[in-house]
Amino acid sequence: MAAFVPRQVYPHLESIPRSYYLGHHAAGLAKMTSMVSQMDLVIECRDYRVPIVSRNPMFEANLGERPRMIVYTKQDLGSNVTRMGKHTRKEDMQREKIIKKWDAPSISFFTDIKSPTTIKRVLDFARAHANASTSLFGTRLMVVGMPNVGKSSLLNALRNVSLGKKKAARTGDQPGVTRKIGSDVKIIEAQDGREAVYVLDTPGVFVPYVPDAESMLKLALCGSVKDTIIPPTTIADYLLYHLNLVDPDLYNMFSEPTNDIFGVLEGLARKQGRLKKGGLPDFESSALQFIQRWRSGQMGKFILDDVTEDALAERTQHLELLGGSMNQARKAAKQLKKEAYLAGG
Ligand SMILES: Nc1nc2c(ncn2[C@@H]2O[C@H](COP(=O)(O)OP(=O)(O)OP(=O)(O)O)[C@@H](O)[C@H]2O)c(=O)[nH]1
Repeated sequence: MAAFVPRQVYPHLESIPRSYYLGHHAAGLAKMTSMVSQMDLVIECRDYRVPIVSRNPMFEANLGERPRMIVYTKQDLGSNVTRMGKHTRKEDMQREKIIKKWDAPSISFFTDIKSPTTIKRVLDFARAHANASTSLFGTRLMVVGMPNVGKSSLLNALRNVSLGKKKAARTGDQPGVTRKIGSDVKIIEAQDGREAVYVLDTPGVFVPYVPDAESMLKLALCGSVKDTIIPPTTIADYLLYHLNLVDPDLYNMFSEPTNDIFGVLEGLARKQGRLKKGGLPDFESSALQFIQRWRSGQMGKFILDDVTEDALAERTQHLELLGGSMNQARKAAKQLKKEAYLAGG
């Protein structure tokens, strides 16, 4: 039998929508912009699995006047698992070193809400920042980021690790759970003459313009876009492309190594009884299940963006060649803000 050869490049799909900038994103960003001068620090969350494409330049453009820290969330879902199933923390650390360099002079952290150690690092930085502040009314932090990146979960984890308190913000595995800017949530108690520290949760804001179909697929696979926007079988196929590059054994419970997503989904459907009338596989529900397995870390943990020293600069250059993504983003944001206003949103 011929050896299996995975696809080395994902085919460009013109049909993939490249926009998911909704009215409440524009309205939320406008409100954040109007409030930012009252904030001492902005915590910008990005997804560890897509450290490049989960950057939203709109935050820098609109909130850049305040000091900020970058938090790469869901580190536990992006850590390497090699073919032998061994976790290679060394590789993670190399990657994180590069990301920190990209973000300098802003400071970056990598978190997993189930790891108090990673949360404590963010808390320590927030505390040090607060201690250096002269505010008489406490320090205020605003947590921002793309939809479903884990902002509310981070807020809850900060509060829990610091104060031992239960959830204050609603979380969920679909984007758009937080629709409005919340109220101040205390994460550090006032102590020894120091004022308390509060965090403000905000709705996720998607990039107004996604420059290429593959970036959109990455964001959809990580859950930043509602699962109804791109056909689940297409997202599943994109996942299969990555699984094959990392290790085709990751889906061996459903199929032999293959580039045919429908073969894999049929295997899953038959194994889990996801069948329609006449015993035909339910491809859509099987695709959602396939994607969910990866999102929950049960089918390999790896990142989707290439992290190399030059990757970010190359991306920025690419975007400039496409016509200045920032200008396009600003224009799109302005237009949508206007539409949101006219619609009363
Ligand atoms: N494995 C893992 N899952 C996480 C982590 N942080 C958040 N999540 C999950 O990611 C999903 C989204 O989390 P939320 O906190 O609701 O995300 P959000 O950014 O507030 O979402 P929006 O409402 O769209 O703004 C939830 O299912 C969380 O449980 C993490 O560190 N590790």
